[in-house]
Amino acid sequence: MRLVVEDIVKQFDEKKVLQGASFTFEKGKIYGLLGRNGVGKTTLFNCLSGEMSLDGGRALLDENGVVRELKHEDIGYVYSLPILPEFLTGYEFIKFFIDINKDKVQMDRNIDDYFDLMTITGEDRHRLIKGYSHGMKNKIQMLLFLITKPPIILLDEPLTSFDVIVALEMKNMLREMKSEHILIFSTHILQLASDLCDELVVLNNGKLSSVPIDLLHSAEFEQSIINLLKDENHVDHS
Ligand SMILES: Nc1ncnc2c1ncn2[C@@H]1O[C@H](COP(=O)(O)OP(=O)(O)OP(=O)(O)O)[C@@H](O)[C@H]1O
Repeated sequence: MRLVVEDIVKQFDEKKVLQGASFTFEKGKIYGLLGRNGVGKTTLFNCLSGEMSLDGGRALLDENGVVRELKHEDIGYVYSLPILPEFLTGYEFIKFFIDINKDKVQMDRNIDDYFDLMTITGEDRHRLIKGYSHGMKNKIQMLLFLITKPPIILLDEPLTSFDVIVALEMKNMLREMKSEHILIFSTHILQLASDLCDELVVLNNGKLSSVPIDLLHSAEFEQSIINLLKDENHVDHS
């Protein structure tokens, strides 16, 4: 399976954000998306997930040579600030989510098993989401995609809110999930990117480019990335 991003263009009034972004992402890999503040990482995710319309280009899903337009349901999108129904408990929400998706999901675990997997304690799963920490809300969002298993999972600065233990658990989970999915996450944490990613993709001047794989594990990694992202024309629009 491959996600083929072809010449995506997106602008807001006069502000050109994506200017012909192209890249091919493959199943079985974790991709780190790097780019300076305001360069358009979230915009790219919004375009791929169908939340924003494109001004040009397209995104295609290639499954064993059968190519089609990417659909909203192909994407699991983990937001940096998850929006969840705060008036439900985590357990009620997951139960509700399974109920409304029951035609689409193959339940290979029961609800408590999913919570166990996410290391959300018995007590916490029956508390209102309203009282959950940012990290716990992210975990609930991840849980949704463990259930529906969309082929592509986009994570917008996900692991930043987790403490070291939870971040490690999540990293292990992403590593386990990657054989069945295309995982793309945006981050500013270079250590995380070099730890977790199989490939790094840089968004700069509205275009995507690959970071040579040998840089990823080199001693000069950090400096090389900084050099790549250094751009005299960079304007932080955010
Ligand atoms: N709905 C919108 N309307 C107008 N401008 C927008 C909209 N969404 C994003 N932008 C602008 O597009 C540019 C890219 O924003 P985006 O949030 O995609 O950047 P980012 O790379 O995710 O930034 P950060 O790393 O700071 O999260 C910014 O200049 C932003 O102000």
